[in-house]
Amino acid sequence: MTDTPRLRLGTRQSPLAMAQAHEARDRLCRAHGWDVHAVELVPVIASGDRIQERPLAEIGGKALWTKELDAWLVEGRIDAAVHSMKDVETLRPAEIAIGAILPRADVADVLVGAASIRGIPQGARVGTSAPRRAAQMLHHRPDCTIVGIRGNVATRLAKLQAGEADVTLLAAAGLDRLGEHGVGTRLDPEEWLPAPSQGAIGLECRSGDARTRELLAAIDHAESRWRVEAERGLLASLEGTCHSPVAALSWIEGETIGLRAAIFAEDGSERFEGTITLRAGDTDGAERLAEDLLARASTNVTRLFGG
Ligand SMILES: NCc1[nH]cc(CCC(=O)O)c1CC(=O)O
Repeated sequence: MTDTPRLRLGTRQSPLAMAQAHEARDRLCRAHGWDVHAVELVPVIASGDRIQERPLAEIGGKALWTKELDAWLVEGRIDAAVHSMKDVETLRPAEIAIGAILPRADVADVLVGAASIRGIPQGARVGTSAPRRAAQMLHHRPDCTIVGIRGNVATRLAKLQAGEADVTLLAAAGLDRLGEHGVGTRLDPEEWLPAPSQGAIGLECRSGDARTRELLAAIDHAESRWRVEAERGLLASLEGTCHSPVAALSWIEGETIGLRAAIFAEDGSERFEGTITLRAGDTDGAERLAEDLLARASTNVTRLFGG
């Protein structure tokens, strides 16, 4: 056996990112009959992890999660990069392609600190830096106050413990991957729509790297990919940024995909929702839903979209 890895897989270094990288590595090794050393995990520090004090939307958005890994990929220092698809911008460099979407985990959000949305104490401080979670909470609970909390999952739970907020919202997928089962209350995704691509892990590679594309294709999960592509198509058509409160849920129905989405005013005072059925692989359909939502929304909401 040679010690030369067959694939160098770049990842962020947070505990959640590392758990996702391990899952990707395990799936690659299983699919190709490799020994664990065949995939070398290459931790790369992302600016998003370095700058923790300010909200992501203020300091440069989702690109802060990907730009270092993108550079390493394009420079050939890694063969593939693993990402939470929720954190990956819809507009990607032409040199980079999504090689695989892993079978999707639970898409739901989890409420920590109260048993239900209604059960949150009057006037509670809700710790979140996500515009979607903030707007959604204010829509249901206008009495609450939003306080920004950032950091990785453990940091956010610690900040809650320390009393920086009364309740917080986290992705079930992230908690599950960290082995934090039984934390908080899972919110039914049909009632509390999650973020587009929540719970989906993607592996990117160089568009022109046929060998890696083939290796990644072996772990691509078609149904998860269709759903993620539909949700990303919607986000792209909305021209949403990290300031735009967008929620989406998709499901497979035989040969078609159902896609439901909602857009909000920042303060939750308005909410516009729509549903569409798409043929699998039809990315234009998401655009029709986006146009329909924007056509019905007030300028208070549409001003948050359009780049
Ligand atoms: N923005 C951070 C982030 N990006 C992806 C996840 C969770 C994992 C996933 O959605 O796959 C999280 C943490 C959270 O929202 O609680």
